[in-house]
This record gives sequence, structure tokens and C-alpha cells, in this order.
Amino acid sequence: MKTSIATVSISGSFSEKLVAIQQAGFDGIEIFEQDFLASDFSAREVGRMVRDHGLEITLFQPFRDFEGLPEPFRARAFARAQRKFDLMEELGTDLVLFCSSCHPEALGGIDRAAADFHELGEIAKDCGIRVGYEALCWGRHINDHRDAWEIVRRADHPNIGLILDSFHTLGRGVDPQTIRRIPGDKIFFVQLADAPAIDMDLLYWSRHFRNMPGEGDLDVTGFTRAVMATGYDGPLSLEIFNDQFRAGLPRLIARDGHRSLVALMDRVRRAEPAMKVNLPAFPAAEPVEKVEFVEFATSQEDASQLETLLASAGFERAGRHLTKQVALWRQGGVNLLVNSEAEGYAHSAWLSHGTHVSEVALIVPDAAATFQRAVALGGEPHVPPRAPQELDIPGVRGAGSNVLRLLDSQTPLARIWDIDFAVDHPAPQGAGLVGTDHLAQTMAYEDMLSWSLFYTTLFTGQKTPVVDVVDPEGLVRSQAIRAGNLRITLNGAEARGTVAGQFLHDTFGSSVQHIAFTTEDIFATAAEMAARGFPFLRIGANYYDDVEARFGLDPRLTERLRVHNIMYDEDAAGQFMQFYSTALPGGFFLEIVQRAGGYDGYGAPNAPFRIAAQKRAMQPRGMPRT
Ligand SMILES: O=C(O)c1ccc(O)c(O)c1
Ligand SMILES: [Mg+2]
Repeated sequence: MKTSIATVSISGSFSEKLVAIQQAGFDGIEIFEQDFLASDFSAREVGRMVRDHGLEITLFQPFRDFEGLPEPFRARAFARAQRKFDLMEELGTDLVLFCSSCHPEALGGIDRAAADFHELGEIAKDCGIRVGYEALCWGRHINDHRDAWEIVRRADHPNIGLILDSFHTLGRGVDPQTIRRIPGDKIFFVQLADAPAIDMDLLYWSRHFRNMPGEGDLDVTGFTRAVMATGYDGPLSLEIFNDQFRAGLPRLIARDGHRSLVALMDRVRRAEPAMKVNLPAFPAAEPVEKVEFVEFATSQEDASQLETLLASAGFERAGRHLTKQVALWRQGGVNLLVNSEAEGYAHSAWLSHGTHVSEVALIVPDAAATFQRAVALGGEPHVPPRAPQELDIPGVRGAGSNVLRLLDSQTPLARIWDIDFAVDHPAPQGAGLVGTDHLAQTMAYEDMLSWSLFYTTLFTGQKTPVVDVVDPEGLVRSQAIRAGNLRITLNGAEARGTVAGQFLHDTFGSSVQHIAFTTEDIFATAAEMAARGFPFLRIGANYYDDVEARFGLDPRLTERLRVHNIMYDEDAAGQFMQFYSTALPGGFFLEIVQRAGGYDGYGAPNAPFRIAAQKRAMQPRGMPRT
């Protein structure tokens, strides 16, 4: 299967786009006419540049407002088409997209349009060109691929075929299964785009909010499965109109685009084993079994603040790495590593970001397989130097500034604590923390789609819709991803003044802003931590009045919550309680949670009050803000 991407999908000059598209691994590009017109290269030069990058021009587009016009518009449309056919010859491409007409004078009529396309087919044949017809979902008369197909069928010309675009089909709610009845050889080209579920005008939605397959909420997989069932074997091409992508880094947008296409083709081949999807074999996505450890990069001088916080939360130093300055802190089933090496990756990461989470290690069913999958999806291996007796732990650059390590329980990787560490004592009971509930990662809002794509393509999992969280200084958008027993919350900061925005600024783009641990008895844990001097984030009295009224809580429960600064939430499935530490310099903090029943959220209704409390904790009362 050839992969392709439209030049409109990414930012930069024409030359920058070509480099980014080539490096990401695409086979071809769609030339959007606007991009050609805006460039200063002749058609021949553009054609040569594309080929010099090892790419082919898969499509030239769009030609607008062709079919169903009365004279004199009709003759002009034909003359215009002839001009573009000549241009295409210079570019060196033989396929053009005609989108359904939005012309105010367009008359409609399936047979009128079919006759126009038949006549056009004769001209195209003489020029060695094939014309594909696409139904824009806001087209004046034709806005559904089933009608576009009927026109193509009746045009009955070998040079006239259909172009399908997942956005136009799915955005309008047309059942993609209807594609299965179209002959594959009459589908000349397939464009793919996803989009978030937002109820808005179709044209506006399409031109500003499209995103990569898997980044939105449309069933692009179902659409592509239907396309493949027809026998279509032309390119799969991304056509993404997105305001953020237009402003993004071409290299990263192109990389994500390629990743999304590879993951999509992989989903299709696994769902439709009878179909041939030409894609190199690589292992399937698996769920995560466990977060095995989280590693902090710090320095000898800085480590004590972090260690004081960990000790106050009930962690104890239980061992150390055999060859590196890495301390193992443990409690219940949780392992934390504090790396204060004076050289190497962790040290340079500390120099760049201050004390921060530099690595996260996950137990998966087969670490080597997940690593292979990550690389097949364009992930960057992370291979630090190691001593000969140490384990070779597969690692890839994760989302943001940290490294994702992969462990499993089938291979020697399962014995990491015996092989790479000297463990002095068993994990203490501490304050009753038993596991890691979630990792909260903060990023600039424009990076959020990229990060969720990283997790959802590598592992099997689900993502929740994005919710808005109000910070006194701006909005933060939040989305949760669940991949087996890995829960990640992504917090996209739009404004610098938010708690999330400040964290990004102060840590030069570090990513894990807080870790939430699980307890089975939050009151006992809070009491134990209080005895150890845990720096509780103080929640105001107004919050407790409201929460008691909102949920009809027993006042004695409210009082217990208030005493320990525990926040409360519930839904139809169960209850949730959570409390927080104040933040370390730089902004990192801890959260402790208890889930009851089937509660599956993260206490989102509490987030604005938690954030306001954090703001107060940063600016003690009576201190003027600077
Ligand atoms: O927004 C548009 O006009 C437009 C143009 C060409 C396409 O292929 C498309 O899907 C949309
Ligand atoms: Mg299109």
C-alpha cells in the first residue's frame, strides 16, 4: 500500500514540506494547487523536486465547480480543465481530483453531470489523464459518495473514476459500509482524515479541525476496511486541514501522519485478515500490565528535596543500582528511582529540566515485541551505554521529554531488581500506597494530539473526550488515556500563566507533572502521611460546603474529608477520593487516590478547585503577585 500526504497537511515552504514528507517515510504527495501557485517554482521544477526526493505526485487537486453548469459557464469550465491537464503533464502526474460543485449556477441532475464527465473523459484520455470525482459533503447538489458514484457509473468512461475522502463520508454520517458495493478499480484515489466530534458547520469543521486517523472520533478504521474490501490498491493519502498543524513543525506533523497511517493499516489488516494490506509485518498492540518504575533525574544537591517528599509519603530507600548513582525507593507495589548520576542521559536531562521524571518503565506481555512495534511506528530507540552485566532494557523516546522503558515477566527483564540492583530490604508498607494509579503529563496544547497518538498507536487502549479545566489564569484541556493498567492524563496548556503552563516554562518542557498513587484506605494513608510531615495541599472550606450539598454527604464524612484536605467525587458507578501534595520547586507534585466501585474518572470536577488551591499555595496570603 502506498502512503501519501497532501501538501496542505503540514506547514512550511514547499521545499521544507518535501523534506519532512520524505523523512517521515511517505511514498507520495498530493499537490494542492494553492501550494503550487504560492511557490515560485515552475510546474516542471516542482515535478523534478518531488522526484528528486524519491516521492511521486499521487494527485493534483482540487478542480472546483465543473459539473452541471449551463452555458457559458460550462464551456469555460471545460477550457479551464484543458489548461490544468496541460499543467499536470508538466508536473508529471496523471490523476486529478474534481470536487463536487458549489457553483451557484450549478443545475444538478445526475445525468447532466454524468454527460459532462463522459465528455471530459474523452479529453482526459487524449491527454493521458485520469479524473477522480469527490463528493464534498457541503457540495451544492452532490454531497454524498453514493451520488458521486452514480455519476461516475453513468459517465461510463475508463478515464473517469471516484475519489473517496473519509471526512466527507463520515462527517456527514454516511454509512461507510456502502463503499463495499463499489468496484475497486473505479475508485481512483482515497483520502483519509479524522476529526473530533464537534457539532458545527461541515465546511468549517473540515477546513480547520481535521486531524490524523486515530486522533479524532470518526470511524476511519471502519471506512478504510470498507475501502480495502473493494479491492482498491491505490495510495492511502492524508488530507488534513488543521489550524494547529499549519503552524506546527513540519517534521513532527509528517512523522505523526505517517505513524497514524501505519497504525491504521495495521488495524485494518488485523480486522480483515482476508485482505491483502501491503505493510511490513510487526507485532500487534498489547495492553500495559503494570507501571514497574518511575525514574527521576536529579543531582546530588537537588535530590534531598525530592527524597524528603517521598519519605513523607511513606516511601523508604530500599536499595540501589549496582553501577550507577541510582537509589531505589519503595512502598507497597511502587518502585521509584532517584538518579543523581553526574554524567550520561539522566544528568543531561536534569541539566535541561531540573529534577523531573526522566523515565517510565512499563511491564508489557513481550517487551521485545512492543519495542519492535514502537520502531515500526517511527519511534526513536533510546540506547544508553551500560555495563556488560546489566540488563539490556529496550527503550524508546516517549511522549515529551522522557524515555519509555519496556519490561516483561517472560524474560530476564523480569529479574531487573535482582540483576541491576542491590535490594537491601523488602518494600515497606509505608503509608499504605499499593500502586500507581496514573501519570499526569503536561504539554503545550498543540502537542496534545501527538502525545495521545503515541500511546493509542503503541498500545491497545481507549481515550476519553477532551474536557476543559478552568485555571484562574487560562484554560487547560485534559484527556485521559487508558491502555490496560496504564492510565495517563494529558493536560494541554494554552496559556503560560496556568499551573500547567508555568510548569512547562519552569522545567523547560518536562512532562510528568504529577504521579497519582493508589491507596485502599485514604483516611489511614492521610493520617500516616500527616505524621510523616507530608506537605498537604490545603483545600478551602467553600469546597467542602459545596461537595456536601452536591452529593448529600453525611456531615461526619465531609468533616473527615476536610480535616485531611481530601477531595471527593462520585458517578453512577462509584466513588473517588483524592488529595495532593504542594509542589516542589519546578512544579512537580504527588496525588493520592482511592477508587471505589467502578469509578473510572480522575475527579475532573475537582480540578479547578485543586488548581486554585495550588495557586494560593504558590502565593502565600497577603503576598502581592509579581
Ligand atoms: O475544503 C475543500 O474545499 C476541499 C478541497 C478538496 C478536497 O479534497 C477536500 O476534501 C476539501
Ligand atoms: Mg478530499
